[in-house]
Amino acid sequence: MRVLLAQQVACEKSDRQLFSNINIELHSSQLLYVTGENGAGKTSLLRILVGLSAPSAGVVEVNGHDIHKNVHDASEHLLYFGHKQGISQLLTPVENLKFWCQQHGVDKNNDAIEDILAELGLTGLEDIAVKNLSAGQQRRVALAKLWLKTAATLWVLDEPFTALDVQLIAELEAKMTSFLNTGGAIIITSHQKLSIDYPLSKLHLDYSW
Ligand SMILES: Nc1ncnc2c1ncn2[C@@H]1O[C@H](COP(=O)(O)OP(=O)(O)OP(=O)(O)O)[C@@H](O)[C@H]1O
Repeated sequence: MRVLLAQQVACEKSDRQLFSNINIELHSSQLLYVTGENGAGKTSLLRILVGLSAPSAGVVEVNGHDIHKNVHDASEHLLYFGHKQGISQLLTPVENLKFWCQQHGVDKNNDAIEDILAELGLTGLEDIAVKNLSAGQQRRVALAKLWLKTAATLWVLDEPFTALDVQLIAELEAKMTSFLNTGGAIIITSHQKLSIDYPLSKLHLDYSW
């Protein structure tokens, strides 16, 4: 099944062309690794693919819907994990994830959320404001979304390994492999070499400024 189609996508920032003619066709169980040096446009591309930014040219379809015209339907089975963690510093991990589930139509109760937090090594920290957690622990809270949105067909992950310790990197890689093996598709950027044992295709963005 085709999960994402990007055709002739281009991006301009400050009147300069960052990239153009990007074409991507991604199907179930496929992994796309977007590479490029700092400033090459990886985050800009991913934000366009998930509908957070408009391209200067081109079209993006996710699960058969134009993401820039029908973001609701297109993003129903999409999970984007960006640089900004999307969690409130003032809320606890459980409150944060409960709120996120409500906003994203994910039906999970507090027990299920606590089970996932435990799986991510956050037992005992469920009811502490996120601002009091370490950087890596905060990242774990944000990553719990991957465990929660079980109906997702596409993960778009921007530098997901940042601030994670070795053990969680391994757990996330295992989670990615399992997602791919069960029909999920992933687009990922990472400055860290991917050590996931799964066939991947690469899209390299040249730094052209
Ligand atoms: N809103 C903006 N206005 C102007 N320029 C921008 C804007 N957002 C990004 N840029 C520029 O676009 C270029 C690409 O940025 P982007 O964040 O997409 O790069 P990246 O490949 O993800 O980099 P990194 O590896 O450092 O995360 C950079 O030179 C950046 O300064």
